[in-house]
Amino acid sequence: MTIALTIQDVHVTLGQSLILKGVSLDANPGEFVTLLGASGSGKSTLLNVIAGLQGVDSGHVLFDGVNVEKRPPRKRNVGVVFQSYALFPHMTVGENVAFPLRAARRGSAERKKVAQEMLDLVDLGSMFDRKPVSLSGGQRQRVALARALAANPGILLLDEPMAALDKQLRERMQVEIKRIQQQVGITTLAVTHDQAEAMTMSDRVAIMHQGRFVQCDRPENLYRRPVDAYVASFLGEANLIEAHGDDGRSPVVTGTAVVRPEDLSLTRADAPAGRWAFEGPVTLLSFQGSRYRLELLNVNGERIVCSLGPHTDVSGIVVGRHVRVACLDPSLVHIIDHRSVGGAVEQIEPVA
Ligand SMILES: Nc1ncnc2c1ncn2[C@@H]1O[C@H](COP(=O)(O)OP(=O)(O)OP(=O)(O)O)[C@@H](O)[C@H]1O
Repeated sequence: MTIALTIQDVHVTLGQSLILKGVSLDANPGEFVTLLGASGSGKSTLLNVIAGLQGVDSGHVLFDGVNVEKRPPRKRNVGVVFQSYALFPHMTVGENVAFPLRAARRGSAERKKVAQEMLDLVDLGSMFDRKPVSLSGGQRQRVALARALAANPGILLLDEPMAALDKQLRERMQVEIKRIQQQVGITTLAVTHDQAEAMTMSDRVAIMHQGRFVQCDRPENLYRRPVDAYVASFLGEANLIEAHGDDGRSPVVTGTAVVRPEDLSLTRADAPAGRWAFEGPVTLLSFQGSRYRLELLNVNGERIVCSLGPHTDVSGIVVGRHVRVACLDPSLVHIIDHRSVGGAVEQIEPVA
C-alpha cells in the first residue's frame, strides 16, 4: 500500500516561535521527497506533523485526499526510521522486526513470516536469530528499516537515518535504501543535512529555510536552475557572479550569475574566451583524486572556483601565476533574477 501525501499551508508554533510558516507539498504515491536545510529550518517538525506527533496551528495534512489531523500516530499507518535505530537489545533481530505486527495483533506464524520477508528484503535474511548488539551499524540501520516496513505502512518517514554512519557506509546505504524504496514503491519523506544524500536518493528535494520551502524540484533542476543564491550555494558549489546587461526592454538589468565550478575550463590567454571568462592569479591548486580544484582571484576580487578533469594539463600552474578560465557554453550559466531578466544569458555579462 502506498499513498499520496498532501500538505496544505501548514503553520506550527513551538514555544513563542513560528517554526513552520506555511508549508505545502504534494507527494505522489511512491515518490521519494527529501527535506534539505540547515539545522533549525523545521525539517523534523514537519516530519512530526506528518507522523501525528506534532499538531498544527493551521493548515492540513491529507493521506490520499483524506484529512488525518485528528488521527493519533498509531492510526496513521506511518513507518518511521530515526537516526538512533532504537532497536530493543533484549529481542532478536526477527523479534524486533515483528514488533509492530504484535501491536497490530497479528498471529505468531504470520509475524514470523512477515519478519523473515522484511529481513530478506534488506538482505539480512540469515540474521533472524541474532541480537542487535552483534550487528554492525549499517546492519542495525537496515533492521530498523525492515521494522518500519513490516506493518505495510502507506508512507515511510526517514529522519536522518544515516547521520550516525561513517561516510563510506552512508554512501552504500543511500543506494541500498533507494533500491528497497523503489522495490516496495512506498511514498517516502526523508530529512537530511547532506546534499549529496538528498540528490542521490530523491525524486524531488525541498530546500527548507527558516520554516519555508524555498524551492522544491527535481535534483537536476535545483542544481541547474536555483531560484536564489541560497539554493545555489546549498546544493553543490557555485560561483555567484554579479552580472548586468540589457534585456532589450529595460536599459540595465542586474542579476547574479551561477557558474558551476565544473563548467569552467582552462583557456589560453590568447584564445577568444567569450563573456564568461575569469582571469587572475591562482590561489590554490589541489588534486582531489577524480578532479583538480583550482581557485583564482578574479580581477574584481571575486574568488573563482574551478573543478577540472583529472586529465587536465596543469603542468606549470603554480600559486601566483595568472591563468584564465572560462565557461565556453553560455547555456550552462544560470542567471538568478534580481529584476526580470528571466535567464537571458546572451544579453547579460559579468560586472567588470
Ligand atoms: N518544543 C520546542 N519549543 C520551542 N522551540 C522548539 C521546540 N522544538 C523545536 N524548536 C525549535 O524549532 C526549530 C526547528 O526545529 P526542527 O527540529 O524542526 O529543525 P530541523 O530543521 O529538523 O533541525 P535539525 O537539522 O537540527 O534537526 C529550531 O529552531 C528548534 O530550536
